[in-house]
Amino acid sequence: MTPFRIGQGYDVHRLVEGRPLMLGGVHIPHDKGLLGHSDADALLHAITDAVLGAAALGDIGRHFPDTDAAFKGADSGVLLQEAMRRVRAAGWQLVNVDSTIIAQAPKLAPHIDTIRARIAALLDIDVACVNVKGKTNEKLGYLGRAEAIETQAVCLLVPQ
Ligand SMILES: Nc1ccn([C@@H]2O[C@H](COP(=O)(O)O)[C@@H](O)[C@H]2O)c(=O)n1
Ligand SMILES: C[C@@]1(CO)OP(=O)(O)OP(=O)(O)OC[C@H]1O
Repeated sequence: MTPFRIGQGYDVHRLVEGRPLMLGGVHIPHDKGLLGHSDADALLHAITDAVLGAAALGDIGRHFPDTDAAFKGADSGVLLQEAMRRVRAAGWQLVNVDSTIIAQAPKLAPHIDTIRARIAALLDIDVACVNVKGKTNEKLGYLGRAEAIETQAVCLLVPQ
């Protein structure tokens, strides 16, 4: 087995009224939430794709299809934990995760450490190995008009 593997993940979900905003397994108070088949936690989806990608295990939609009623309203934390179980079963151990949330609003800085702690718990790694960054889109395009939130994540795996 190669000594290490990197993974990358991306997600975007539309912001709509009448949905709770979930990011990194944490409810963020806001007047809109993300639309999706699951709880639409775009940050956990990007991290899920990063860990699956590093292990060459495909993507979130292959493991948890949005055509399957079992995942309607699903807790994305449960999906991430199951993805990590499959990554570990393939012989890999997670070293660290870095991520970015591109959100014109709300202000994420007050929530970043809560999100990091939640992700670390879901992944069963030290919080010092999880980083989450917030960015606006400088009011440009659909992200800048706060029509959606985009997320990006990278991770490192090593053999167990
Ligand atoms: N939703 C957000 C976006 C950004 N931040 C914080 O503001 C800093 C500057 O963001 P720019 O997009 O103007 O570069 C950024 O580094 C974050 O610390 C935030 O808290 N919530
Ligand atoms: C998580 C899943 C499954 O409920 O649905 P969504 O919440 O729509 O999320 P998306 O990032 O579009 O794709 C993954 C899906 O399989």
